[in-house]
Amino acid sequence: MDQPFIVALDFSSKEEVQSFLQLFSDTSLFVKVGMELYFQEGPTIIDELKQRGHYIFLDLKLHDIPNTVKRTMKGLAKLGVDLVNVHASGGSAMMRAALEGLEEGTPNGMKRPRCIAVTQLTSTSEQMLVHELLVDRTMKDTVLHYASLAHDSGLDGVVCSAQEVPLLRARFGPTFITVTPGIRFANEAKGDQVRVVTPNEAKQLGTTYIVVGRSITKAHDPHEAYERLKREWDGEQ
Ligand SMILES: O=c1ccn([C@@H]2O[C@H](COP(=O)(O)O)[C@@H](O)[C@H]2O)c(=O)[nH]1
Repeated sequence: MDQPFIVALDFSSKEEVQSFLQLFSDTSLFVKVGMELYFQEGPTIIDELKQRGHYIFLDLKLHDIPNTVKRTMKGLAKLGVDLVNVHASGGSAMMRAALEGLEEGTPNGMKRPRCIAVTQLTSTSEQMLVHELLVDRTMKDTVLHYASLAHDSGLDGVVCSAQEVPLLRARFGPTFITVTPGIRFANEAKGDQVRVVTPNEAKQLGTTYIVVGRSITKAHDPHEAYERLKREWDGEQ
């Protein structure tokens, strides 16, 4: 998991995943399985990805009462994934319950999956915060507040935009994980994302991991797009 790139496998079937991963047959990737794929293929997709040697972020963004989240995490811990998440807006009792569930469910001799909290979705704008969510604070204040709740609840890090990473680094130091979606190549369409940065900007801003979906999965040549991502991260053209 020392590679900073997480590829979002936003596909609806294991066949689509297989044909995508064939393009990377010589590489162990850090992949993200989200709701679309997991709700259609279930836990067997996790086994298949593990057997192929990929690291896995299971991005289900749990958000429910503490007891439900704890019991769900207890089950997910048995899958042997590397990273899971919750919504920080579920509150600190829910986040502590998530960790308890993971600790109880992790089989002996295995490492507990790391657990992070979504602060504000990268598709959320400051205007949406005010007018739709009725949050009367800036995006940065809100992200910092949710990150503090996650940190103080014992979580390993957060999901946010790379735009907010310097603020979080200054407060929580280098070991607090930041997982940052909303990555686009320069001049690429944002689509539904709002708080976007380029791969190299994300690195300069100090993020731990970037999550990249459509820029790779929908590219004409996904393998070349992944290579471009690595070059741009390294500051090469
Ligand atoms: O705040 C968030 C949290 C999760 N995501 C997920 O990341 C990928 C991004 O996909 P792109 O195609 O690169 O936009 C996707 O799976 C989201 O569910 C996010 O974008 N923002």
